[in-house]
Parts: sequence; structure tokens; C-alpha cells
Amino acid sequence: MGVEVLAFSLPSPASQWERLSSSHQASTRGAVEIGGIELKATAVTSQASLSFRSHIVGQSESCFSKRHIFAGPHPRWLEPPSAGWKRSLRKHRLPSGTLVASEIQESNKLSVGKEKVGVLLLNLGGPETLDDVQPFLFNLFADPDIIRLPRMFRFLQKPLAQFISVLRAPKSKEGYASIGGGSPLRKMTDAQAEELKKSLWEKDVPANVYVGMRYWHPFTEEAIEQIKKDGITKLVVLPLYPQFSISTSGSSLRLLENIFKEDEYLVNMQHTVIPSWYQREGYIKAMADLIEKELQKFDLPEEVMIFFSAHGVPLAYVEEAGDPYKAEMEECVDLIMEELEKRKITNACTLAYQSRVGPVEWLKPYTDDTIIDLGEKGVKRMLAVPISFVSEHIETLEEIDVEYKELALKSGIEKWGRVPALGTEPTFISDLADAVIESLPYVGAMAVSNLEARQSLVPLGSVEELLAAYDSQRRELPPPVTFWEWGWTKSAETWNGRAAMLAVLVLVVLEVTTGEGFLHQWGILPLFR
Ligand SMILES: C=CC1=C(C)c2cc3[nH]c(cc4nc(cc5[nH]c(cc1n2)c(C)c5CCC(=O)O)C(CCC(=O)O)=C4C)c(C)c3C=C
Ligand SMILES: [Fe+2]
Repeated sequence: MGVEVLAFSLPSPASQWERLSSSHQASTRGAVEIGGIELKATAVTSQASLSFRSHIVGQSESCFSKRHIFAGPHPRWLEPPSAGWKRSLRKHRLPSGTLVASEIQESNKLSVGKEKVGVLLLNLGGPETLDDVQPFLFNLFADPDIIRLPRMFRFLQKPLAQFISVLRAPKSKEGYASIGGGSPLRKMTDAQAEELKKSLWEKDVPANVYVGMRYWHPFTEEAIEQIKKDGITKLVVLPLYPQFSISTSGSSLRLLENIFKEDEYLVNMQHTVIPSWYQREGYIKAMADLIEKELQKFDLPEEVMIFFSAHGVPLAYVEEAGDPYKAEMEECVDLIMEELEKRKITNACTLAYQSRVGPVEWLKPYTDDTIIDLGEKGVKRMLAVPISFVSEHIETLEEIDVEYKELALKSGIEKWGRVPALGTEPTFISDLADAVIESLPYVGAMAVSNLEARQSLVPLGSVEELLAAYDSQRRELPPPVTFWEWGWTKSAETWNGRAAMLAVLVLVVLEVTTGEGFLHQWGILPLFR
């Protein structure tokens, strides 16, 4: 099989983007053969060098001493001669310029020099007390990356968020009450930040680590204020989501983009983003370690179904807005299973999606349906692996540990286990530190005004370019909320109908926010007491 690739080597550490782009031109080479597959080098284009650059950022330290293949348009690290490498190569067989073979001999020694390096961890945030639940939900639903209203109705975003958050709060509160009265997310993320900082310092990178949450304290704005106070000159932005989704990392980056735009200090501060890191060896190994350990707790470990439960997103994010989340999730599961195979663990596995909200279609199969289905098929042992998130949170502690466990036991599954979240597991933290270190040569390397970079298919490192790569058109999405069930669907065909629904909505929003109106008089509201 012949595959067109771009082959080049770097003669020196890629400390500057300019150096990278000039060096690759000179080092184009002929065909290479890896794992029995002939890889033909073609002319090196800047598109390819961009692919190369962005993927170095996401890779482990070991990549600096071996020969590698990078595949696009969402390239991932492929390490020959594993089976996964060949499969991925076939899967991603793409036009010239999307595969890159490289050989890099230099080490990635970094000089931090007089720069002040900061790492900004981005996360979702969670209510710390039950009183925080409704305002937290308001912030979440007011996010246009969670509910994206048609342009002409954007003015309704906040009243709608108020409405939905008030309706949902009682159910959410119940969940948070059952896990101790609040989310553990802040504590966990702070601990991860602390450990990451220690690991960076141990690796001779004296960086400060900041936590910026999207929907609760410490808000991203607060983290940015601190970054400015500390005089950080180089910033690595690291979303704490292994896989990229418009609704998670994308939303946080969108917010950062807005903050950066409005601030002179920040416009001039150099930064780079590590958009997703599920493909990193350290992360994959840490996940495999956790799974291996939990499997040993079963009486017949080899009989256990490894059940990856990922957080869902509405299907339209993937199908209409180009969210790479599903592809990245599937690849992530493949990589973990390959790692387990290397350890002679060959259990069956399933991937399903949990936590859907509202009536629109989300990624399938759904976790609850799949559990019932597997129970019916006679599966007796199941190990749940939460895979979208690296901290314990309401959806692991309540949804998986209580609801899905109960459902599984009712469905005929006899033994249920759950892999803990990675938290501050040392292999994982050390790998995150490596990811940061490997990204440092690229901080600020790409001019924001670089037009070519903006048009590239792959994430390039800066907030702006990354957002331009995914979801560039910001298409309208069906909102994933219950409210929509009674009207704002594709089947709502006439503007008259929509106008009527709008009128009802405005009345309901007014009623929910003021606590007075016809629904209260008729005893319909409040729905939850
Ligand atoms: C309504 C749309 C939502 C989308 C899309 C969504 C995507 C998404 N979320 C996570 C991770 C987490 N979400 C968490 C809480 C949470 N998420 C939504 C809604 C959407 N999430 C709601 C309404 C809530 C609040 C809890 C509830 O009422 O159910 C959390 C928990 C935080 C905590 O407090 O512990 C996490 C984590 C991912 C990874 C994701 C898409 C990939
Ligand atoms: Fe969520």
C-alpha cells in the first residue's frame, strides 16, 4: 500500500516557529517504509508543517528521538509498528499533505530564560453549596455554546437561562445533595494544579499554574486577573478535558478569546493551547493502569465487559457544527484498548454516552439503553469507565455510582465496578507536565494575524486559530433543553407558530423571574417545591 506523506527532519530544537518552518523546507526526503507500508514524501507545504507543529505540541517527550507518523486532519500520534498505527493510517488515508512522517533526533531541552511561564487549567466548575446550584446552572445555560439561539433571538439567552435553571435546579440539587451538598470539582482541580506545578518544577520548568472555571468560582476572569498581576509573559492554556468538544474546551476558549481581545496586556502576551491530549501515551497508560487494577477486583476478570461511559453531546454538535468530540472519543477508546491488549488484557468493551439533557437527539448509544441491552444479552460483569473527564463529579458519583449501578443490577448484571477518575494520579500529572513542556517552544510562535494558519484544518495552537478551525461558522444548533420539546423544533414550520411560541415563552420567563402570573394562579408553577 502506498501512502502519500510528507517527510522531514529537524536539525535543531524547534525553539522558534520561524526556525521550524525554514528547516523543514531543506529537509524533504524521499520515500520511507514503516511497518510494511510505503510512505511517499511529497513536496512539503506549509499546511503540512502546520500539521506537524500542532502535533508535536500534543505528543510525549519520547517523540523527539524516534521516527513518527502524523495523520490529519485531526492528527494523532501513531507509533509504529503497533496494530493501532496501521489501522489509524488506513482510517485516515487522506490527500497529500495530511500525513507527515518525521524523524527528529534532537532533544527538546528548553530554556525558559527570563520569561515568566504560566499554565492556565480550564475546567467547568461546579456549585460548592446547594444555594450555588441555580446560579451555576444559570451560567451554564447562558453559555451560547450550550444553548445557541438563532441570531434574532439572542436577546432571550439570559431570560431563557433563568427559566431553565430555575426549572432544573430542584433535580440538580437532589443530585448534589446526595454527593455531600456540592461539587468536588474545585477541590480536585486545585489539587491537580498543585501537583502539576510540583511536577513542572521538578522538571526544571518553574511555572505558575492557574485554574479558570467556565461556570463557577474561580472564574476564568479571576484567573486571568491573577495571571496579569503575576506578570506572566508566556501562557500555556490546558483545558482539563482529554477530548475536545465545542461545548467544553471550545466554550472555555471562546470565553478566553473574548477576554484576550479586550485587554492590551493579554493581546501582547504569548500563548499556546493544547486543545486535546487523549492520545498522549502517559494518559493512555494511566487509564489502562486504572482499568487493569479494577479488573483484578472481579472474581473472573476476563469475563468483565469494559464499559466506557462518555459524557454525551447533542448529535447536532458533531453532525452540523463539526465537533471532533465523537471521533476523538472513539480513537481514545481504541488507544486504551490497544494498551490493554499489549498487557494481554483482551476483554470485550463498549462505548456509550451518558448525561443527556432534554429531548433532542444526543450521541448514541445512550448509556442507560446500552446497560439494559447488555443485561438482556447475558452480560454478568461490568466495569464502568468514565472517560470524558479527569475528576470525580456529580456524573460519576451520582449518575454512574448510583443510577447506572441500580439499572445494571436490575437488568441482570450481577457484578458492577467503576474505575475512579484520574485525579492526581502521578503518571497522569507527570504526562500533563510533559505536554506543557513540549508546548513551550510554540508559545507565541504563531502570529495571530497569520492568514494561512487561520485557514488550516488542524488546531494550530492559539485560541483564535483553534476556534477558527472548529465551529468557525458558529451555526445555529438545536438547543438541548426540555423547553424545546413543546415547540422550537425543525417541525415548527411557520413564523406565525414561532411568534406565538415566543409570546408564550416571554410570558413564562416573566412569570418564572417575577414569581407572579397566570401559571402561579392556576397552580402550575412552581413545578418543584
Ligand atoms: C445541556 C447541555 C450540556 C452539554 C452539551 C454538556 C456537555 C458536557 N458536560 C461535560 C462535563 C460535565 N457537565 C457537568 C454538569 C452539567 N452539565 C450540564 C449540561 C450539559 N453538559 C448540566 C445541566 C450540568 C449540571 C448538573 C446537572 O444538572 O445534571 C459536570 C459536573 C460538574 C460538577 O458539578 O460536578 C461535568 C463534569 C462534558 C465533558 C461535556 C461534553 C463533552
Ligand atoms: Fe455537562
